[in-house]
Amino acid sequence: ETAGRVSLSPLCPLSVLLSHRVTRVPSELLSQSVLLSHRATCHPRAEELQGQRWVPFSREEISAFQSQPMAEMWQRCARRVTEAIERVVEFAKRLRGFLQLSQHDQIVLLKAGAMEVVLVRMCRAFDAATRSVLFEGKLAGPELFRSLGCPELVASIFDFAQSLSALRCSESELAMLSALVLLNAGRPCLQDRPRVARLQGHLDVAFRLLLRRTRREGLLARLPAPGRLRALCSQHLEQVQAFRRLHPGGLPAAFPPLYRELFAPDPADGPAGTR
Ligand SMILES: O=S(=O)(c1ccc(F)cc1)C1(c2ccc(OCc3ccccc3)cc2)CCCC1
Repeated sequence: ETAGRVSLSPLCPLSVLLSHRVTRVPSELLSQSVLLSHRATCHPRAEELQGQRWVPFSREEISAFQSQPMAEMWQRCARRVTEAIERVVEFAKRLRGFLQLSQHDQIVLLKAGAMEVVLVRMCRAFDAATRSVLFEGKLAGPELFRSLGCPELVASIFDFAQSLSALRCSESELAMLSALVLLNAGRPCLQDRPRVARLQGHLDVAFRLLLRRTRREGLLARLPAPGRLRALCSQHLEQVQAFRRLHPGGLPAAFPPLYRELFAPDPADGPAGTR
């Protein structure tokens, strides 16, 4: 037993139990609170994912998706990613210290990291055996998204999900990974970089201790490089621009306002993150 922690064996008399504060080290408390925030803001929840049988779409259902108009499929994906991003915003707000940052820095971190966390979280609903993802209730392969007209982006999204799910991360590992993606002091335009760096540092220590406790130190070297997430998000932005060129008059009103704000900001709105 490490010093300062009383053994919780049933043989331990109450007097001893009462005389010691069962203290968890701060970093263990931090990773536990991040896990709770993650669990509270992920959909589907871990229990739902374990429980349900993942059913693939039938050939007919797949061809129905493939014959959807491009704009319709884009709006569906934009709606789903926006719902996922709203849950990531809720996750961020529950991270210790995030709400104490200036609103400017909160927006900078979310604009840069929310989509990246969605892509990290996506591996929870990804089935590596069939290379398919839970989409609107059933398992969808990349071919289902053909009408989006951006096969490279779809391929990159699936490749990323495949490589992350191969690491078989626990919910705790995904929670800490997501927190570190968001609280990244390297993001451009931060006002109080040292403050973000302190929060990032606490999470980094907590993550390393979690990996040591669970004998998963090897995970760090196998994680996808941060550049892969960044490249994926830039690819998505390029495809949004391409979609807008095909559909003059800006993104149709049917796209969620948050999606438009994040990925197709109207230049008239002023520089990003300061509205
Ligand atoms: O299930 S998904 O709709 C999905 C879409 C495309 C794909 F190839 C695989 C999955 C979802 C997702 C939605 C939009 C994404 O990028 C932005 C994007 C990409 C392409 C078109 C529009 C928007 C990425 C992921 C997974 C997590 C949340 C929803």
